[in-house]
Amino acid sequence: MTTTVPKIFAFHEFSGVAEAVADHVVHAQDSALAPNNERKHSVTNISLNALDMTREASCKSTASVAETKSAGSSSGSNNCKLKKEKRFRIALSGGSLIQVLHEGLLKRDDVRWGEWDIYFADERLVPFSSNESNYGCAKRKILDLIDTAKYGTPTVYHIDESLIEDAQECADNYEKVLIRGFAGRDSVKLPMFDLFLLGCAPDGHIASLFPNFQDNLREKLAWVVPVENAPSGPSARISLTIPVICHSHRVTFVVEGATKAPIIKTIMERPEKGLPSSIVNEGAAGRVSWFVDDDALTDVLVTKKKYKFHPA
Ligand SMILES: O=C1O[C@H](COP(=O)(O)O)[C@@H](O)[C@H](O)[C@H]1O
Repeated sequence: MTTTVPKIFAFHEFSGVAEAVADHVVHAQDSALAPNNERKHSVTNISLNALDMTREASCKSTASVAETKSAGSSSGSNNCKLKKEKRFRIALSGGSLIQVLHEGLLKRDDVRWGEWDIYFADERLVPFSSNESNYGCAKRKILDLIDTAKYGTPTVYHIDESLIEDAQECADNYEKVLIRGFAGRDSVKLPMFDLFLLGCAPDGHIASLFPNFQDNLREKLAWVVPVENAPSGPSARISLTIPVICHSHRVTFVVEGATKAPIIKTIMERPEKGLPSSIVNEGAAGRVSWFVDDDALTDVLVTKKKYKFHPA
């Protein structure tokens, strides 16, 4: 592994992180929705049927796609059509990121929520009512609080809650949700999110990709993998994979707090250790940014950048 250095924006306080992340998200939204942006959201060189067949060889089940939506969100049923309208496609992580977005995004008046397709980077396989559910937290802390009459209603793609007892089936099912959302008519290689937002836990896991879970970290084919026996938090999970993360137009890490400083030091100074974030720093080189508070950068030797807000 080479030593690819991502952009690291440093902030004195949490509020600074929240405001800058919100600005970064809105900038990504505006770029994706700009009339002259001809960005393609999928690469057309593998037949979708072939992809499906490959998947089904390793699937326990081919249960129907869980394209359910959050309460109050608009229907995802138009996803089988080739979308002509521009959409902002974002993958959200859970954990502390949700509070960052709550504080940063909800007070802005330039978020075009109605043009957003929201997917989840990972999910913990617990009921949505649990505080451990990434979708559940995002719903309660962000989605339910949007003034939809004014800003429109995002389309939200979460796991099928009825499948949380079977990580493999849940992962397969969510992968089908992604395939339908991103496939251009009949072919697709990898989804391309406009923005993929990640946190990083003190143990180094991102989404639900844990250090030392080598099979998951080396996964090349699947878009979504099941995770069992996770060493922290809920043990059963699903996660989008490294190739999906790295194929995104922008990949952004948001990390705060002194408890994260030791792992950030390893990620930035010892990329050869192959932590999940270091793999992404390398695999999405040039498209990766980190928004980090000073506490999380304690004793970390990196060049810090000052974030420049985009003009309104
Ligand atoms: O378990 C998880 O943890 C990571 C990191 O969370 P944080 O609270 O330390 O920021 C999170 O990004 C992921 O979505 C979640 O499932």
